[in-house]
Amino acid sequence: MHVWKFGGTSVGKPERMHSIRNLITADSTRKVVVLSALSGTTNALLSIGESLKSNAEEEAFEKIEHLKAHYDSFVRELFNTSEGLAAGQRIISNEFSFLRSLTRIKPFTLKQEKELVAEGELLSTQIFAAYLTEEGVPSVLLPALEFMRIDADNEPELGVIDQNLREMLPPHADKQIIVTQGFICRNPRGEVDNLKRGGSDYTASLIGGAIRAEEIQIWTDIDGMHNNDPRIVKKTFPIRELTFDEAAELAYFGAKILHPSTITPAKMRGVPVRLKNTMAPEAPGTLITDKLSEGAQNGQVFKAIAAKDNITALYIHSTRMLNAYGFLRRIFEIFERFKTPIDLIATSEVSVSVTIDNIENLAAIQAELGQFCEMEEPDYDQTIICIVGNFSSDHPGIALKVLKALEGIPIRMISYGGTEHNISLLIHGQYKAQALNALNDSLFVNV
Ligand SMILES: Nc1ncnc2c1ncn2[C@@H]1O[C@H](COP(=O)(O)OP(=O)(O)OP(=O)(O)O)[C@@H](O)[C@H]1O
Ligand SMILES: N[C@@H](CC(=O)O)C(=O)O
Repeated sequence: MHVWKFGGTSVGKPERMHSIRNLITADSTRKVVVLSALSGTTNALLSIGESLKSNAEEEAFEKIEHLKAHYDSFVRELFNTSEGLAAGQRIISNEFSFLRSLTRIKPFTLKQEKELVAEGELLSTQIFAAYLTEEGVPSVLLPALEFMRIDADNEPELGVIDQNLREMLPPHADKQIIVTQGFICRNPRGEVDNLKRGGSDYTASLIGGAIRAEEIQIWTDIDGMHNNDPRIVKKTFPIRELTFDEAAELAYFGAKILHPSTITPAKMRGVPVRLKNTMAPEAPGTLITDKLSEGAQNGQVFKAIAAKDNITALYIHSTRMLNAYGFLRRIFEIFERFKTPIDLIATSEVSVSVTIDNIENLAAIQAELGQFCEMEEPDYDQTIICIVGNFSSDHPGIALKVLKALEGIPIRMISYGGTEHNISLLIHGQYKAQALNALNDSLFVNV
C-alpha cells in the first residue's frame, strides 16, 4: 500500500482535483490519500480566528461569508452531476454552519481556534471524497480525528495511531482509495488539535510508518527537493536522491517543501519517501531512502542549502567553566526543563553560545542561567544557513570553500563536525538572501 499526500496548491483548484483523481487511479496500487486544506484556507481560517479573538464579530462573519463564496464556486466547477453538486453544497452548508456557530462562543479560546483551523482539511477531504463517489471510484473517507493522536508534549502517540489504523483499515479492504485529513488530530483531552503548520506531510509519514507502506509520496507544486530555496535563489535544480538524514537536516533547517518532522516516522520504519510534482507527474522528483543508489554517489561534495529564520542566539559566560565538568549539563538541563530545543552550539573554555527558535520561555531561561553565569544581550532575527553534503575527512577544503563564498557577510557562529554531512552557520537575517545566492554561485554554479 502507498500513502500519497497532496498539499494545498495541489488541491487548490477544481481542475487540480480532477488531475489528482487521474493520478491516484492511474495505477492499481491501493492508496491512503492525505489532503491538506485548499491553498489559502488555513490562513483565511486563522484570520477569522484573529477577528474573533479581538471580538470583531461582524468582521469575522464577513470573512466567513467571503470564504464560503469561494467554496460555492469551487464545487460548482468541480462536480459534473446535479447529485454530486448537491452533495458538495451539503458539505459546505454543514461546515459553514459550524463556523458561524463558533462566532457565538465567548470567550474565543485556543480550543475553538483549533476547531476552526481544522475545518480546512475537513472541507477539502469531504469535497474530494464526494467527487470520487460521483466519479465511481471505490473510495472511503477515514476521519483522521478518529486515529491521529498526540500526547501532552504534542508528540504523536505512535502506538495508539498504529493500533487505531490496524482496527480501522481492514473493514475497507475492498476500497482502492482511502481519503483522510492531513494536519488534524486529537490531544489527550480528546479535543481537536493539529500537527502545526504544514503538518499534512507529517500525517502522511505517520500513516506510512504505521501501516508499513511501500512508499510515501508527497505531491506538491515543484519537482522535488531543490538544492537551494527556489523562492530566493534563481538557479536551483532538483536533487534526485537524498538519505533520510540529509532530508531531515534540510527540512529542519528550512526547506519548506517538507514539514521538519516528516522524515522521522518514515526512517524509523524504513519507508521510502518520494517528493513529486502534481503539475509534472512524469518528472522523477526526489527519492529519500536509507542509502543512496550507486549512481547517486558520484562523489558530489555539496548537495543542498537551506535556511531557518527567526533564530535567537544566547551568549553564556562563566570563568567557573574553566576546567570544570558538569557545567554544560547544568546549562542544558535548564533548556530541557523549559522544553526549549537548542539548534547550534559553539563553546570556548569560558563561554557557550547556543541558538534557539522558541523564545516563549526566554526570560525564565535567562533568569536561571543568570544565577551561575553572565549573560550577554541575546541577538534576535538571526538565520541559520545549513549546508548539506558529503563532508567526510578525506574531502579537504570544504569549510574554506563555504567561508570564502560568504566573504563580506558577518558570521556569528559556525558548527562543523557534528556529522559528516552538515555545516551550519549563524548570520543576521538581513544577509540571508545574499548568503544563499553567494553559496549557490560558488558551490553549485561556478564550480
Ligand atoms: N529546497 C527546496 N526545494 C523545493 N521547494 C522548496 C525548497 N525550499 C522551499 N521550497 C518551497 O516549498 C514549496 C512547496 O511546499 P508547500 O508547503 O508550499 O507545499 P504544499 O504542497 O502547498 O503543501 P501544504 O499545503 O501541505 O503546505 C515550493 O513551492 C517551494 O517554493
Ligand atoms: N493546512 C495546514 C497543513 C498543511 O497544509 O500541511 C497548513 O496550511 O499549514
